[in-house]
Amino acid sequence: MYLKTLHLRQFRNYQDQKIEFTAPKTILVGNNAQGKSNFLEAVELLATLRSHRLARDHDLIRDGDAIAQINATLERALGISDLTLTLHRHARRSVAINSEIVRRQMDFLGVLNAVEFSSLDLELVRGSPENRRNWLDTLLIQLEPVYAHILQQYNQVLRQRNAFLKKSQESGVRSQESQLSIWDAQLVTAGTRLIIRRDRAIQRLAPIAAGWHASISGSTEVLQIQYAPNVPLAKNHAEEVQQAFLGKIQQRTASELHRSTTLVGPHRDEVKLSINQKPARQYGSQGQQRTLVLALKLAELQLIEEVINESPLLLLDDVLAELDPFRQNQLLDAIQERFQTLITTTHLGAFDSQWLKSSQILYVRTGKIIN
Ligand SMILES: Nc1ncnc2c1ncn2[C@@H]1O[C@H](COP(=O)(O)OP(=O)(O)OP(=O)(O)O)[C@@H](O)[C@H]1O
Repeated sequence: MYLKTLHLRQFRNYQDQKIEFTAPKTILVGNNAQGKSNFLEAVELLATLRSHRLARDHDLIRDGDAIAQINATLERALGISDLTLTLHRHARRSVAINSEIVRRQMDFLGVLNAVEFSSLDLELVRGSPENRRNWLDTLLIQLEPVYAHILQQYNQVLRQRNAFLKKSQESGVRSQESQLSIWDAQLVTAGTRLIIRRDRAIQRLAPIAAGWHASISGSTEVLQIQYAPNVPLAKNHAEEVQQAFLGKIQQRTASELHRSTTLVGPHRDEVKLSINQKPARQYGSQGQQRTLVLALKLAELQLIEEVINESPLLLLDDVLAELDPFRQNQLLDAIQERFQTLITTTHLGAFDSQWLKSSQILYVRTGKIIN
């Protein structure tokens, strides 16, 4: 797929900026805090309707404005699409394809696919399980857009169930426990769909990531990735997982009422990353952790490509400087002309002359882009 144009209106620090992409590689150069990451964030939002930086809509709208809009034209094997995301300070966001409003998020997702790699991704190794769940959810949204719908359903039931637990605890009315079973059934149904999809995605991603990891680390280290749900997942059968989920949630009801929160379910699952059988977080040096994240990102690109049968975009937010020359070359070699790539950097020194010659270079200064 090829992103042809991007038009930002009142998005972050951009007032009105239109860019036409004239090469498969675009390098955005500028000092700190000029708007380079904001530019990539706009593309990421069109691909996933999520922000890496976990920004809320009102953070994304330019200070003092009420509405922001991101618009792109995208060329895919099946034709050209025009995508628009409109953010409102005081209303819900809306999305449109070819100027027609799309009601369901999942019908918008999957048109533009992109993998973002920024220094925040180091949190995939060092950070909490929530970082890894968010990463996996973002990948799944692109692999199968219906996942976004299931996740939304699950989060909604979870919020309602937690509110109910809190209310029961405050009022001390334990007889309401039977009402809880209504939430349990809904939580288990949506939760099982998430668990099975997450497990399936990790099973496909793990060997690809291990292959990249072996090649970057010179085969001395073995990367293992495993989805570790808090409900037993002996076999990947929905009914068995549902039974196990329901059994465990019923066992924990007393503690849940006591703590006013849901203790069982995919919102508490983990993705285990290990190198040579040891947890990457404790074992990995900074260099090893970077290798791991690079392997994960390359695996994401490859898996999306396999599933959708087209090359997703790659968004590299100031990460080249964080990699040593060997890892930089591994990444740049893997990209070649295969993936349209948008790269941000504070200086062009990290790129060899061949790369610079074949790239479109854009200079970013206080929310304006100069060719
Ligand atoms: N809603 C907003 N309205 C106006 N300006 C904003 C908004 N959100 C962020 N900014 C501005 O955007 C700038 C940050 O841009 P960005 O994160 O893209 O930096 P960058 O060019 O990637 O820099 P770095 O190299 O430091 O990462 C800051 O000046 C910030 O004040």
